[in-house]
Amino acid sequence: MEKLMICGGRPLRGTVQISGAKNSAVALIPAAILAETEVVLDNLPLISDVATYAEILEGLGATVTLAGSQIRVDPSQLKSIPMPNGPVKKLRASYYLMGAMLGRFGEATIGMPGGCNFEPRPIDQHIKGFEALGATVTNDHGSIHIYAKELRGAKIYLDVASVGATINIMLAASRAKGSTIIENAAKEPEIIDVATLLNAMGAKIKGAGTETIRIEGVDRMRGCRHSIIPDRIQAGTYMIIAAATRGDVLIDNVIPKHLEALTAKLQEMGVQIEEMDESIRVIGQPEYTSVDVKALVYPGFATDLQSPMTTLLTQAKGVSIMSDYVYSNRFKNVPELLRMGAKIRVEGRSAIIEGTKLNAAKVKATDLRAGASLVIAALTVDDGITEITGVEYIDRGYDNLVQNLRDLGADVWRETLVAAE
Ligand SMILES: CC(=O)N[C@H]1[C@@H](OP(=O)(O)OP(=O)(O)OC[C@H]2O[C@@H](n3ccc(=O)[nH]c3=O)[C@H](O)[C@@H]2O)O[C@H](CO)[C@@H](O)[C@@H]1O
Ligand SMILES: C=C(OP(=O)(O)O)C(=O)O
Repeated sequence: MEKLMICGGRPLRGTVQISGAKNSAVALIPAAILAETEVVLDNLPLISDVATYAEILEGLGATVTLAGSQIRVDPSQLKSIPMPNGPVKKLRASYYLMGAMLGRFGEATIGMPGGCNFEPRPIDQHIKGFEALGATVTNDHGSIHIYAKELRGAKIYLDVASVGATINIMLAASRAKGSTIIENAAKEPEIIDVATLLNAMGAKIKGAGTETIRIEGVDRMRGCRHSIIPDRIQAGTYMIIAAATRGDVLIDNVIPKHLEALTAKLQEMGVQIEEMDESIRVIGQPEYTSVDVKALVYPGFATDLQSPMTTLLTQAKGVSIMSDYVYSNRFKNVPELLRMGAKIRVEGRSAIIEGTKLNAAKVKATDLRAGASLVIAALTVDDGITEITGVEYIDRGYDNLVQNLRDLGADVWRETLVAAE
């Protein structure tokens, strides 16, 4: 286990290349299960969630080849094996094995997903979708068994516009008999990316990116090659880093449209932003105005940028309010920010943040974006070294973080954790 050491206070300058999106990659890799031949994915993020998925698929009998930012998945020898424990517990997105295995074999046995459990994260809408498609779902002490003699298309209205449920239903319904309609579907860009891959594999999906998705089931799906969309959350994190350190950073390989809600909020605070076709330049300023932010489903402000943005708001003059309408209690970063001198009060779904200077401290990342929030905080501190443990959470989602920050001029390094820490 390691910890991150950050000696902050430097304005970060230069260019950072953004990798492919974690939340696409962890859906596209299991989607390959539905093909009869090899699926090749380019622009792969080098993160631990991807490595864990490769391990899971190899355990099921697929041939997986990782080379640089490419993954090749040959699922032709894949078998239907129960997966109640092991690596599936390491990541949230292992829930996609339910839809993908159900589509391919008509059955799946898998443990409850792991990953960042900053609050209870139910999967009732995934299960409702599978049942509507004709599957029987049983839960035996946390091991979910899903079985369908035959999957049949259905009309499914999601109670909440869940990213995971929308994709899981798309995966299973691609191989169902007849047509499926998902109403109140999630509209995040990663859903379009998954539909694009599935269609290239032979599926018939229309409407991804809108609240109504139509899927005509097909009998067979084939391999293909696909490039993963850029990671809008990583990109947004670097935009916030540039602003928080009063730096000047060109964030390259992004789709600026995916970051509109963040861009607009940063501009409202007084950050200078220039948008190009595939890059965004963020120029920090000496002072920022406080703002109120509401994290919502796409195209609203992304909840995955809520914790990083909360840190930036500690650097604004006056009082800001950050509210999260996707998760009711995603504020595990706040007690750690308080250790660094932040003035934040959590009330229900909101954090009330008073601008102040932060100090170095020993803090702990309790989930992926809480970790990012602490990295940003540490980069603003100009008097001492901040130590961040829980780095394994940050490694789930940030490709090449330490080197990227160093290339931008930050003083950051990793140290091995001694047992007592
Ligand atoms: C691997 C992946 O893509 N993870 C993302 C995905 O997570 P994930 O797919 O888990 O998030 P969802 O969109 O499903 O969850 C949104 C909200 O709906 C609730 N809900 C969800 C499903 C369900 O069956 N029942 C239910 O009540 C959740 O508790 C949450 O409050 O979208 C989230 C919201 O943008 C992001 O924070 C995660 O980074
Ligand atoms: C919550 C996140 O991821 P996951 O759903 O994979 O835990 C995230 O990426 O911020």
